[in-house]
Amino acid sequence: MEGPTMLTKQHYRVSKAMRQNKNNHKSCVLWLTGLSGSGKSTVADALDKYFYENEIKSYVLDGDNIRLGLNKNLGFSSADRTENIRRVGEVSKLFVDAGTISIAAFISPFMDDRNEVRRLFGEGEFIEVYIKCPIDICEKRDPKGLYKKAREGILQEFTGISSPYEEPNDSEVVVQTDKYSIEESVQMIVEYLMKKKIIK
Ligand SMILES: Nc1ncnc2c1ncn2[C@@H]1O[C@H](COP(=O)(O)OS(=O)(=O)O)[C@@H](OP(=O)(O)O)[C@H]1O
Ligand SMILES: Nc1ncnc2c1ncn2[C@@H]1O[C@H](COP(=O)(O)OP(=O)(O)O)[C@@H](O)[C@H]1O
Repeated sequence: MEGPTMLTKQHYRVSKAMRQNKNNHKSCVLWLTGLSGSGKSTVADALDKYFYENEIKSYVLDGDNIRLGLNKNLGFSSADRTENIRRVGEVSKLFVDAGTISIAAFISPFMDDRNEVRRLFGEGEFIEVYIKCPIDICEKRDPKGLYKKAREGILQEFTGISSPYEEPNDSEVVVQTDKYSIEESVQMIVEYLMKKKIIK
C-alpha cells in the first residue's frame, strides 16, 4: 500500500509489452518543447499523419487543446504551467502504457518540469524534441497574433516576452524549423525512432 490514503496499485494481465508486440512497434513519448510559433503543432500534425499512414499508433496532446478541456482550470503563471506539464506527463504515461506513441506539444518552458516528466518513464521512452527557432522568426510568423498582443501588453506572462523559456541542452533530437522544412523535420524524428528500434 502507498501513502496516507491507503492506495494499492492494481495490476492488470495485459501488459505494455503485450500491447507493443501486437502493435508491431514500441511506445514512447515524443515531447515537443519550444517557443510559441516555433512549429510544435505543425510538426506534431505532420508526424501524426506519417504514423497514421504507416500503421503506427499515435496521438497528439496539444497545449491549446488540453487547456480547452482537461486543464481548463489552469492559466500561465509558473505554478500553473508546472501543473499543466505534470498532468500531461501523467497522461502521456498512460498512452505509453497503452502501447501508443504520445506526441506531446507543449511550450514546457521550465527545465525542471521537463525533467520531472522524464523521470516518469523507463530508459529510452521519453524523447525530448527541441523545436528550435529564433524568437524573432517566431514573432514574424505570429500564427495566432499572440506576440502582437504580448507586445501591446494585452497578453501578460507571454513566453519569451514576459515569461521565461529555459532552452534545453540535452534533447534527444533538435529540429531547427528556420533551417529545415516540415518534411525534413519529420524525417529527422522518424530516423531517430528507427535508429532506436522503436519503429521499423
Ligand atoms: N501567456 C501565454 N504564454 C504562452 N502561451 C500562451 C499564453 N497565453 C495563451 N497562450 C496559448 O497557450 C499555448 C501554450 O500552452 P502550453 O500548455 O503549451 O503552455 S505551457 O507549456 O504550460 O507553458 C500557446 O500555444 P502555442 O502557440 O502553440 O505554443 C498559445 O496559443
Ligand atoms: N519548417 C517549419 N516547421 C514548422 N512550422 C513552420 C516551418 N516553416 C514555417 N512554419 C510555420 O510556422 C508556424 C508555426 O506555428 P505552430 O505550429 O502553431 O507553432 P507552435 O505550435 O509551436 O506555436 C506555422 O504557421 C507553420 O506553417
